[in-house]
Amino acid sequence: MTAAPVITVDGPSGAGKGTLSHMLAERLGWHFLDSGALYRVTGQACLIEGVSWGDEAAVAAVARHLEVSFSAADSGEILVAYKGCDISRDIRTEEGGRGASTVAAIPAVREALLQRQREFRRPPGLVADGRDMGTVVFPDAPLKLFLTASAGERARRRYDQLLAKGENVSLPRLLEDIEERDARDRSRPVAPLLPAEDAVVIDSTAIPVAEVFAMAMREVAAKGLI
Ligand SMILES: Nc1ncnc2c1ncn2[C@@H]1O[C@H](COP(=O)(O)OP(=O)(O)O)[C@@H](O)[C@H]1O
Ligand SMILES: Nc1ccn([C@@H]2O[C@H](COP(=O)(O)OP(=O)(O)O)[C@@H](O)[C@H]2O)c(=O)n1
Repeated sequence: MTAAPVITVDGPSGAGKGTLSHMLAERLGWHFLDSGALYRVTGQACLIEGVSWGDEAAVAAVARHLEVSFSAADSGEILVAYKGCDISRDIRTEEGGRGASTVAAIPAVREALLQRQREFRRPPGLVADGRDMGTVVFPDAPLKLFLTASAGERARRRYDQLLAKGENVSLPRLLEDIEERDARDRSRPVAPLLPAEDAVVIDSTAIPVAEVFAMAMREVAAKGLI
């Protein structure tokens, strides 16, 4: 039996991966993997269990035994629970992003989460959002997209998003956070943030969401996936 097709969507924070991945999954009727959520939950689980993000062996043990579940709220929002407790809001903060990127640099954590991510691959297909979807987790994916945008534009997008949620944020601080996280994600020795050799790179800095989606759908059609 041939494996279900996968479209990978990788790139840095705020490039629009989640937005594009949801739109593709909805249009195609495929499953969706938010791999960043698994790293965010691991970081948050460490806080809950009293494990320091710097204690590599203990963080890897948390990742190996991660009791996480995803469900859809009536609003369509994806709810994330750890050991049955809703942690959806906690993992989406900038602190949650910093924790995710710190634990994601530990090779044993990536190894612990690898199989769990591959289990999301089910018919009729999967759209996978992350950093290493095309390079490590699904290297045989028939379509790999790498979405990027300037750091300034990504910080502005994040600023608007957090402001709309009623959070108190500073644009210069967000830009600093994004640049720090990019540097950590790009420089780590295991699964660094890099486009796969066969990825289609889309720079969305000055391209509205609808146009990015149209560009992606043209690639989907060119690969015969619809
Ligand atoms: N092409 C785009 N132009 C302008 N804003 C965008 C674009 N793509 C996404 N956004 C907005 O930017 C914010 C971050 O997008 P998101 O999909 O969460 O990024 P990522 O998953 O890469 O971190 C969201 O508020 C989203 O609506
Ligand atoms: N496949 C993945 C997904 C996320 N991550 C890490 O998890 C962090 C949070 O990922 P995310 O996709 O939720 O973050 P945003 O792009 O939404 O800001 C990233 O900064 C990466 O360090 C990873 O290493 N590999």
